[in-house]
Amino acid sequence: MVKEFAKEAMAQVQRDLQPNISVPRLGSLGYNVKDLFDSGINHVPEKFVQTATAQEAFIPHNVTSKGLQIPVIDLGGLQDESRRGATLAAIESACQEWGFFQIINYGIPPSLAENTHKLAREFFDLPQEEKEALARDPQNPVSNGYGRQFLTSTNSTEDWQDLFFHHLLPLSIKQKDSWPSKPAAYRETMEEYGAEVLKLTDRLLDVFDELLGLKTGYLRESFGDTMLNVRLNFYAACPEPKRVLGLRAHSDPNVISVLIQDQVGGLQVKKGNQWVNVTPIPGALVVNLGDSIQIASNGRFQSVEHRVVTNQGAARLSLAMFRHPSVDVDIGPAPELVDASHPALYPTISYAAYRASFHRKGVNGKHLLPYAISRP
Ligand SMILES: O=C(O)CCC(=O)C(=O)O
Ligand SMILES: [Fe+2]
Repeated sequence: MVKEFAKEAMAQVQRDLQPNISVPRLGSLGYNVKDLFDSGINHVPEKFVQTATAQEAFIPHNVTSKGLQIPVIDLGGLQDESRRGATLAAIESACQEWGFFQIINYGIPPSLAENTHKLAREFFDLPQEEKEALARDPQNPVSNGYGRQFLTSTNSTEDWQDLFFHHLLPLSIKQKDSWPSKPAAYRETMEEYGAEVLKLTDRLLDVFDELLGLKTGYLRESFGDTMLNVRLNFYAACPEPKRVLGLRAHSDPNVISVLIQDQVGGLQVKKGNQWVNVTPIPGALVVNLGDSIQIASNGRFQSVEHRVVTNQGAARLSLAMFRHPSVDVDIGPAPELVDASHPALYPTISYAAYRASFHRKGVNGKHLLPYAISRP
């Protein structure tokens, strides 16, 4: 299967090649978007080409949508009595209206986030053989390692993205030996950054408790022992950005995701029927809520569909860290948020089952919640 795929991609690449451009190294994975772009192709192989309808919904990575902007929140305001109320209100509105916000003054040294991103970016510049020495098991959707195509759906079109995925918590699945060993500082820096993200998300969950009228610690406790993992998303520049997606539309299944993006841009969030670019802000982190929070909050907070578009000029690397519930817990609406006038909008189901459906049934370019819950 993989071999046939590789042969087909190779044939397409050869058709696309300009005279005098050498054939990219395709490796045992079949191919990767970095080498495809570096080979100088003018057209993307068919496997990546979106349907005509999907192509009509393309919005370039660098336009600002009229009047629409993901909220930017100064978390420093939570420590300042005079600004606390306004900061809480801004977080509440972002969680209700967008499911996404950017944060500044978030209590992690921006240099640590920047350095973690830089080391992750350097990994993708290693020779292909070195990256593939850490290849993930393509049959196991949650295995650590380098690879392609994390999200699946009935649409078999491929995303214009190479990736590295690995766990940080729980320790039983961390497998630090499978993390990038080059650049040399990667593992230690990622651990340090991961510990900070854990603290940051603890703080945000406590704020969400307060906003939802839940007792402090409710969300953290109800989600059990945290599972924390990271995906390094490498989007090569692309000769035909209008015809592909860097990452298909999806919502995250987990509790909360914290993203370091660079200054290239390409992340888009769905607001009503419109795709809105998340304009990069130096030093800011992007936070988005996952389906587990939408479920726990009984729909008061939103987990919103997002996608990534590519561009012709520059490669982009994003580092997405995902805080999940434990696979041992059930997720469901908080009992305090369910009453006669607010019936439970979602059944209580095991997170293991919910997450498995994310990987098994795929995302199909639409919000996972109704999909997963209508077919538990
Ligand atoms: O690359 C991005 O900006 C978004 C990545 C993302 O949505 C994800 O990894 O789930
Ligand atoms: Fe995502």
